[in-house]
Amino acid sequence: MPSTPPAEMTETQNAPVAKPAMTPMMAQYLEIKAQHPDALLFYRMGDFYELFFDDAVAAAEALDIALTKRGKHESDDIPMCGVPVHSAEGYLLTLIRKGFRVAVCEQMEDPKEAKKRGSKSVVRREVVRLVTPGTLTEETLLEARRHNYLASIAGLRGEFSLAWCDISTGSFHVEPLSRARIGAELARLSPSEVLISESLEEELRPVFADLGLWPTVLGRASFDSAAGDDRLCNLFSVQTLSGFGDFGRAELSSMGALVDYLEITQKGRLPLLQPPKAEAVSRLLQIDAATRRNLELTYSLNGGRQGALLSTIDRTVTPGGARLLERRLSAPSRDLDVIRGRLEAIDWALSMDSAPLREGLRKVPDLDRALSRLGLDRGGPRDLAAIRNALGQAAALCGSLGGMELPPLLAEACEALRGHEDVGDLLEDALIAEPPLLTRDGGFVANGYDTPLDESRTLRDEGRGVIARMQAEYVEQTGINSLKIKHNNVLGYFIECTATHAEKMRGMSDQFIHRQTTANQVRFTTVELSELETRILNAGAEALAIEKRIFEELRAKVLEHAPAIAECGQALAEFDLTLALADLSRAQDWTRPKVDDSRAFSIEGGRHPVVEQALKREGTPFIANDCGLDAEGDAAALTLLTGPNMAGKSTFLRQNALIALLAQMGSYVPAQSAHIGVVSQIFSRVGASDDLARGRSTFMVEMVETAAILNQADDRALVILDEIGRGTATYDGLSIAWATLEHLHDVNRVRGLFATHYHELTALAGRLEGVRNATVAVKEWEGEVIFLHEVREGAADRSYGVQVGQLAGLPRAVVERAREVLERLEEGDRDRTSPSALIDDLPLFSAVAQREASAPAAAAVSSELVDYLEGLHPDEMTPREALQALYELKSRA
Ligand SMILES: Nc1ncnc2c1ncn2[C@@H]1O[C@H](COP(=O)(O)OP(=O)(O)OP(=O)(O)O)[C@@H](O)[C@H]1O
Repeated sequence: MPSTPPAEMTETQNAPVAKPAMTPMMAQYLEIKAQHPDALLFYRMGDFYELFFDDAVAAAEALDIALTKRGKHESDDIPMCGVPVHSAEGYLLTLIRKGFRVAVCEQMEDPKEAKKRGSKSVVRREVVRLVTPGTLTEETLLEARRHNYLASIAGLRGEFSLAWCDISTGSFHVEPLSRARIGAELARLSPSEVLISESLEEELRPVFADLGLWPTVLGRASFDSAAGDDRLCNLFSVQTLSGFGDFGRAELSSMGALVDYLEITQKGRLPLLQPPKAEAVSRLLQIDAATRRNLELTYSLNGGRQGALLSTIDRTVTPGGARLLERRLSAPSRDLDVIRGRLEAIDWALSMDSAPLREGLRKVPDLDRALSRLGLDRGGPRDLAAIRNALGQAAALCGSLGGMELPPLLAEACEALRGHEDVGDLLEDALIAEPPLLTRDGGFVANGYDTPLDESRTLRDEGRGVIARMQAEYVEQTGINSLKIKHNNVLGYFIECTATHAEKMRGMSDQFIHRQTTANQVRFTTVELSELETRILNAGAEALAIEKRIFEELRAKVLEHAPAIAECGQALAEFDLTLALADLSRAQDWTRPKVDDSRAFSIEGGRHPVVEQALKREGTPFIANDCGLDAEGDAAALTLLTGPNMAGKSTFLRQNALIALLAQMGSYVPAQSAHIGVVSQIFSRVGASDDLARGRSTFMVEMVETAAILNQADDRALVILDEIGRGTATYDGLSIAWATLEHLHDVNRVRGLFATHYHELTALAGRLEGVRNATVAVKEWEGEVIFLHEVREGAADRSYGVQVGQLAGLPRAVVERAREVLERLEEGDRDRTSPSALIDDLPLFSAVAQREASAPAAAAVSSELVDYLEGLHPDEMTPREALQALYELKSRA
């Protein structure tokens, strides 16, 4: 794959000396590489980017391409590999995904220029860009429907701040935050790259480790707040930032570091960032990292996007709309006006036939990203066309909305859709329907837009026709019918007539200039013809040059209107999202929630949107359930949920958290009715989920997470605890669960759901005023359990664990023995006998005896079942796959 290196690389290869002198090119390479020790250096050589030394070894392995050797350095072979320039993006993507950073080093002059300086001189090269995960703009390197955030954390004397931007869309935000909230906020944004100062690296390492992020560490100077202030003022061409907000030193520091990093990576070409928006965290519903994971908001527990809430509810038809949905879902609001404004917009969308509008939106390309590429001078004709098409659709949408009364949110968006005729019409006139990606080969400007360009193209494409027309003109003018315009390599184009007409032609010598006389012919030229000749010869190059100039003019025009165009992009996204959520609500029979500042939490007929859709695909109905957690005054309202394994406790818990979250994001909800007093924080925990990867024991994780809730939850929090305490010995677990519930009731005074298998806890309902018992009903039939999935008042008396074990295919002998032990333990409980005394009482070797008794009949079945069981990997299964496996086991048994 690597190209043959030019002579500049190998010229000393065959030198007879033992230690050849370094070639000038190698000296240049090493000098540039020394400036970018942390990045792979893509060193441009003709049509390839070449990598050398350790970079080559690492890249060849990561990209699975051939590693070759070229030349020597200090007597050793130089490892080398290369990727073709035209397909470099794909390789870049792989390297970035694998955690590399890449410095792209281009040739800054034509090799011919270098040659002029002497045969040994090296082509001038410079790193034009550092490609890092947080600074990508290429369509192929980005996920269209997701944001790509670059974040930066600053800390100054105990005050912290987080700034983030998406250079592919231009959004730029900042917020002050406490040390404790850094993890939660990073989990919300899920940035591709985070910058921190070397002074914070040590302190924040555990936070990053928790989130699986590798921060990019910058020197302290990048985080200097005064320098940051200057950088931002320069970037936005203002004297002071006060017009954008009142920023503290920590905020200036985090924003300043972002801008500094962009300057470093983009080599001075700064992206079109919008002025920073100060994000008021206090107006957002707070959701920490563990809760996000646990509720599977954007990623499912197995790490994919499939099966997460986001992919289940996403019906947007534009990339901008999809990104807005992700932002909303990751940061639901606490502001009643905001929530109601969004709900009103959905009401409006439901009141009409929105299908034609959505059809129009489907044609809207990714305007934000096209604009950002143009801003960074990385764009091409297709980006201009994307903007033209988006603006065209915006105008069409505006037209369809004409005369309609819109809710305020959409009325405001509609304003932003208007008034782009200037740019839109210009692009419409200037570009062909489907222009190529690059300006390089031209061919994107429409015919009729620019007369000199049309002429050049005509000349280029129809040179002969133009000559023929000119010949006809001369024939008519001179009256010499045999006059011809001809071409040869010596004279180029010339006018020729027979010697008989020589006199006549000479009479017009002010126009026809004599060039040559042959035996029978006389040859002339005209100023017009020689100009035409030059123009024909140059026409191709000229057409290209004109097109490039036009591209720059169009680009400048677009950038002049960039802020308004970006707003138009946001407005299109707002319409797309509103219509998508309305479509979802209609299709899934969702309802408008009532959200107010009470402490109500009353859901009727609630459903879990993801589980419901999964069941629907199998034709199984989802059983809707009510949830009543209305809290009086500032008291707590807790429901203690007991019930058998597999009954649907976890599903019920999560569905109520999701309903609150959807409501506050400003969406309809999967329920018959929902009344939610605004929730400030959602906490969701599942007991004993392993986190060995992060080096904590199961139980430790559970306790750390529980501690976070007890320390942080306020009386507007919604807390969902699933089997807290199960990761330790029964009595320890029960005691911890008991004390946790009391604390949530007495101190935090939250609204919450608490699922448990410790039936002893149900006694708390009698003692604590705000605690009620509920259970998920099952029916027992011929010794088997039937799950009804209905949540009812009251407490479960048993867990049916043994029955579920039987369903799961535990050997019959084990099930029988477990039943026996269980009966004894239960009897003992009633008689208050100690478990060890009971165990002593159990018939010895019973299990063995049973196994032997049932062995012959069961042998064939059990070996098949064992094989099947061995093929199952519980840690990698979704609840749904687990259930399916159960059914499979049952049918095989
Ligand atoms: N309301 C419902 N309607 C229909 N099916 C349901 C409902 N709730 C749960 N299920 C089904 O039951 C399965 C088990 O549910 P879930 O995991 O919530 O049970 P659980 O009671 O929490 O079990 P465990 O105590 O073993 O963790 C789900 O995967 C789903 O297929």
